[in-house]
Amino acid sequence: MINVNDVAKSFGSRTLWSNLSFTVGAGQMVALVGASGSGKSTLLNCMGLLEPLDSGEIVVDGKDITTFRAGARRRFRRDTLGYLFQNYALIENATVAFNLAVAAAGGARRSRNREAFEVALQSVGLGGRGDDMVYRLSGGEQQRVALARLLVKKPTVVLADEPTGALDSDNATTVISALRRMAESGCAVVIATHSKHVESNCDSTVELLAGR
Ligand SMILES: Nc1ncnc2c1ncn2[C@@H]1O[C@H](COP(=O)(O)OP(=O)(O)OP(=O)(O)O)[C@@H](O)[C@H]1O
Repeated sequence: MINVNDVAKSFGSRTLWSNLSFTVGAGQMVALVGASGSGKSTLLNCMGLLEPLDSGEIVVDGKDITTFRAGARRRFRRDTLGYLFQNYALIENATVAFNLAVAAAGGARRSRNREAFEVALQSVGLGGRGDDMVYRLSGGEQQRVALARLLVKKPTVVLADEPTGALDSDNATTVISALRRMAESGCAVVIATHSKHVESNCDSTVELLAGR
């Protein structure tokens, strides 16, 4: 479903990666690993069309998304892409349910009701917390709200940047299980991580070696 073909990216004279190719099939979870600064977040940003490549292509469902113009980019982000950022990207001064409703409005419109939200919240261990204000939640709880938002949106490509970073091991397991369920439902999931535990739960690993 995702074919990353011969991509390269530099910042100034510093090459992060080049001649990099890999595939993520629908239903697969791939770990993106490498030393701090090797360019994992940058690669996810390129795959999410937040950052341009220097060369190469990223083919999703047969289309090179890096050639998309503004309208097609918007539709790709809205309909296909689920992004789990390191900073959660939640609306802090709003309820948990409102944050899920925003995701539903952008993607899976039919699952906008509170029942669907409650199912998603329960599956990340936050059942009954829909009316809580996001700014009152702990970092780990916010991280799981961001995951519940993905479950509501039902994207087909999921890019996750250190999704277990702020979590204890029980909650990390909850997150990995939820991502696995998304894969089982047909998603292609890419997870940038320093965690050996997360890596061992993925189907394959792509290692970034600085300057390769
Ligand atoms: N817009 C930018 N301009 C210049 N340099 C940048 C830019 N974005 C990232 N970098 C640099 O590119 C390198 C790779 O950063 P990136 O965040 O992708 O690494 P990473 O592998 O995700 O690191 P970590 O594991 O620490 O999160 C870093 O040295 C960073 O400073």
